Amino acid sequence: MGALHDGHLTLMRAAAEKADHVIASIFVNPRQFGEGEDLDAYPRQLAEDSAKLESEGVALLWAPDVAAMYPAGYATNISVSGVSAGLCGGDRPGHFDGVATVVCKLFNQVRPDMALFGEKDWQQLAVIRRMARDLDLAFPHVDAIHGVPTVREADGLAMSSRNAYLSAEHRAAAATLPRAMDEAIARIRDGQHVGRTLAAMEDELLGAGFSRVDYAELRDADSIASLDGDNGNARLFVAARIGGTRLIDNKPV
Ligand SMILES: Nc1ncnc2c1ncn2[C@@H]1O[C@H](COP(=O)(O)OP(=O)(O)OP(=O)(O)O)[C@@H](O)[C@H]1O
Ligand SMILES: CC(C)(CO)[C@@H](O)C(=O)[O-]
Ligand code: BAL
Repeated sequence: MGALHDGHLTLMRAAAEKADHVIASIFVNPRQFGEGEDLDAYPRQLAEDSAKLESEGVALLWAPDVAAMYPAGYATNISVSGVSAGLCGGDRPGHFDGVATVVCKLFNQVRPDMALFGEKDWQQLAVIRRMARDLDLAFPHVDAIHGVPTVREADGLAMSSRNAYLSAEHRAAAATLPRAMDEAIARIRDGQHVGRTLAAMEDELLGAGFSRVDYAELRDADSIASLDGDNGNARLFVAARIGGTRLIDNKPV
């Protein structure tokens, strides 16, 4: 969606290692924003982004406008159930329909042999893979959809375009999120009670200046199904708000 940072540029570099030609898309997709979310405030800086992509050797930038993507009469929606349930799908009704729909359109417009997405948006990646599998997409085939590990700031905070919304004070406090997740994961691996450990993590976040924890859950990394303990494939998913900004992160247990 643009406002490119090093996490995005890492996707470009990972793509360049796999592909002959790298194409980037930038499109702030209205259909994945809910009412009252930050569609209007979302940073748009196409000229700067374009220069960054050029210096990374990206061959083509595909940046359609909203009217081209959704012309008058547009009426189709792609809805992926199962992996979309709960977490960001629970907090942001319709969000993953918007994501699946626009990604299917972007895939059909560009017809890439492969595609790369960040693991910061782990549930999104699961939704996109499910859609590609269920719709028998050929460009790209589901096996050519790759996840790229989350790129973090020096203090552990996952890079995100939304970090730019944070004041200096909230930016410093935001690093509590990955740190508290690491601590909770260590305790869970140590055999401590999952519910109590996650409740303590939530308290730590609220104490550090977060205003709300939208969710803090263990889920199966592939199916995104709920878990109450470590099944060997568990991942911790958290969304929490600080200074009005909603941050998400996820880590393996
Ligand atoms: N820190 C990161 N590390 C790896 N990939 C990332 C990171 N941040 C974003 N991405 C990936 O970049 C792609 C574009 O994401 P998007 O434009 O939504 O950026 P974003 O920085 O995640 O924005 P926001 O957090 O505000 O939604 C997605 O595949 C996303 O997972
Ligand atoms: C997958 C995506 C491009 C759909 O708009 C967006 O959600 C993103 O950039 O993560
Ligand atoms: N990075 C996922 C896009 C969104 O938050 O809408």
